Amino acid sequence: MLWCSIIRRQFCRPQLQIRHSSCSGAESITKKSIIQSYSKESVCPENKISIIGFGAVGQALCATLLLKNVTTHIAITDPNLDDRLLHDYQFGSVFFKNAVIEGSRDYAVICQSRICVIAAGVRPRKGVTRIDIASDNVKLLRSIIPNVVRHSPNSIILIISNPVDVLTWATAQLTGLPKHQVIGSGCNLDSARLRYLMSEIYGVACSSCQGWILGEHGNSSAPMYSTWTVGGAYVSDLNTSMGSANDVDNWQGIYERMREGGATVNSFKGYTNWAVALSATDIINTIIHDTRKVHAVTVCANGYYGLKTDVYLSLPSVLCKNGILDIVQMDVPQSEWEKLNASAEYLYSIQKKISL
Ligand SMILES: NC(=O)C1=CN([C@@H]2O[C@H](COP(=O)(O)OP(=O)(O)OC[C@H]3O[C@@H](n4cnc5c(N)ncnc54)[C@H](O)[C@@H]3O)[C@@H](O)[C@H]2O)C=CC1
Ligand SMILES: CC(=O)C(=O)O
Repeated sequence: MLWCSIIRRQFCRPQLQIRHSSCSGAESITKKSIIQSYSKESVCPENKISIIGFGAVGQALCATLLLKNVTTHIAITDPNLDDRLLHDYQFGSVFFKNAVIEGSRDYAVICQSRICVIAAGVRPRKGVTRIDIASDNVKLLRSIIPNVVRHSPNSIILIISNPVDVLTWATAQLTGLPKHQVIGSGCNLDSARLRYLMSEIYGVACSSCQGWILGEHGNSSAPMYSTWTVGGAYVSDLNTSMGSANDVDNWQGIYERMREGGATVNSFKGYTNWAVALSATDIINTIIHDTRKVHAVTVCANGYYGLKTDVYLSLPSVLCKNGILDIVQMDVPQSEWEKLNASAEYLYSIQKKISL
């Protein structure tokens, strides 16, 4: 059957999740007299999202999760968390219907999360690649992950920190969690950047421009030109030299603009945060609401697209309430597969150099 070959199901099956005791705080004397108990509140937070690392990315993510109505319950932890910064968000929560924003330097605040997002760590400075900061951020991850697993053992873990593919692999190793539960934000942002650039060129909505960037969220990413469509039309059908040196439309140049998107923003403000926060919010929305949208996220690629190592990189993945459900297998041209394979070989060589 056709759908069997397109949708490769093996990552996980939906199943019931059981959650345990509450982590609510102490009650004041006046609260007891004004708010009188009528029933016991459910102790199972259904949509609690925890953000580990409240820097530029973590702060933007807190805002986008609330503004896009993905959740009403956010927990934040960061060793440098300052109450005054937290209050800025908590005071703003008045303008949401029922938002709970809690924060602490103590990891206990993240207990019973549906999803824990890792946004802690150093950023690549100007002129430095994401891979160059791997050892610093893997070291940090080694201190973070045991706390996450201790306080939120059933949670899905979404990695944003860079290099995201390598850190997703490292998290999978450090946690021992089933592989569908550990996801990297990967090329969801790269594919979004591409769609934005296409929408500029064609003057149509981003939602009518589609196309995958797969592989590394970084310099070895693979432009899958054969998947790029505008209003449903395949660009490569109309431009058979797409992506080659003879391409009069210079799609390779457009891919390079996409690839340098982060560095371009970084060269002005020293970091990127809003686009990645919206990208992560999109991924989290799919998981929380079980919409089964397909995202280019970091997964263990072994067995897909002819890749035969436990390398972590972005493939088009169906996400569900339990994490990664299926991988979309496309019949890609040899030249595109070679780029994906080169990205896999590069990332695998980096994984092998890292001792956990
Ligand atoms: N995957 C992607 O598309 C993107 C990834 N990033 C990455 O996200 C990471 C964070 O970037 P920014 O927020 O700009 O950095 P930042 O420097 O603004 O914030 C990092 C935060 O991590 C915190 N932190 C340090 N140790 C911690 C620990 N043990 N537990 C919890 N928090 C801890 C710091 O106190 C700081 O608040 C970087 O690695 C950056 O490269 C950034 C943008 C896009
Ligand atoms: C920093 C980074 O990874 C990005 O904006 O793409």
